[in-house]
Amino acid sequence: MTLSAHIRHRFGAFDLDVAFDAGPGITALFGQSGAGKTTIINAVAGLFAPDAGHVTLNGDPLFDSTAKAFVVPAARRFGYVFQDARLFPHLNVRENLTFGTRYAPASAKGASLDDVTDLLGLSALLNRMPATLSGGEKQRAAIGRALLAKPQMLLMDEPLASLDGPRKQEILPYLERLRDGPLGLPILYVSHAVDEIARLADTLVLLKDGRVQAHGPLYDVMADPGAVPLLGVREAGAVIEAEVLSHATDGLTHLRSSGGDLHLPGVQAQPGTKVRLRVLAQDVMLSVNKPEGLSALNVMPVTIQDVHQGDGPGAAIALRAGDDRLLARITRRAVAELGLTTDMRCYAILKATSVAPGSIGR
Ligand SMILES: Nc1ncnc2c1ncn2[C@@H]1O[C@H](COP(=O)(O)OP(=O)(O)OP(=O)(O)O)[C@@H](O)[C@H]1O
Repeated sequence: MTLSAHIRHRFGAFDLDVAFDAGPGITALFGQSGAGKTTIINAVAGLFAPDAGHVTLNGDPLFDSTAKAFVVPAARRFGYVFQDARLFPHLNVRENLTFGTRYAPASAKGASLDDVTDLLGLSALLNRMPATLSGGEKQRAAIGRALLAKPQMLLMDEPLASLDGPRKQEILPYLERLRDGPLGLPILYVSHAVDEIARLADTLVLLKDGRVQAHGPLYDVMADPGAVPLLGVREAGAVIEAEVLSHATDGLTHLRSSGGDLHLPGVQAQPGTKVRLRVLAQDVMLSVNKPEGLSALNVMPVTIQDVHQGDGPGAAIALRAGDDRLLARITRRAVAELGLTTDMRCYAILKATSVAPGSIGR
């Protein structure tokens, strides 16, 4: 199931012109406030007709300005999850969930009530009224209701934005299960939180002022030095994959990535599990010699792929570590003093505590 969109629309001074594809897994639309994320998701949902362009799902036109085609929202068969759960306040969780099934065509394949209850951990909540649920529980029920309409694709517009940090951490594993589970439902996911997209997205579309600035697999876009200004210098950082090997008694977990071994705190996953780690560019230091007598536990041999000098004092360095990529943000002065150039081999140093538990996902 692949969505293909080219959307052109003008709202006063705001001029949107974007084209992207969204295939299996989670495709995240990321951009600062006003970049056009909600306008895009609303155009895909059919909540308005853009000035020009097309939206197709598996080649079937949902909107085509040239052919004057416009499929009404209900017939597009998308599940929509908003920032606020919008549960029916007078119905309990079970009734809210089964309400979703009214929209499912009899012939459609998809999740059953039991599947959804299991996937989203809702069994203990089925008889509860929405007013008694936490924000995270409400969102899980709203996602369940959307799934029970057996949609062809889920559209999620900032589904975690109204939750506080702990509630957000609580719901992220459910979204990871939804992404990795048997339903195989493609998800278009709007967010302006880098930590969320780093954990969840398979494909990333970076937006600025109504234009696509970068579009590709998450691991590629996050490791691209050109993306640093779009993600923010404090938020930018590559995502790598590692396997949990063992947990030591001092609280550190031994992980193996293709670039080398890592020892990190706060990893709650069984040995053998593959996790994704977001390593902030500002937490990676570089050394031209193998460091010795250093307190940092995580040192990886790397090759410099690109030195991206910004306008200010900072530089973003793209690094290859085995099959993974890392990004380091250091000063231009350090680049000059160390003589860092493309293809040079050096060492990346990560503090053990530099990968926050919230940045460790499946
Ligand atoms: N119905 C509308 N009428 C006029 N202008 C609109 C309308 N909808 C959106 N806009 C404008 O389009 C621009 C993009 O808005 P949009 O909501 O798509 O951005 P966003 O990236 O989702 O932002 P946020 O993260 O703040 O929700 C903004 O300048 C907004 O004011």
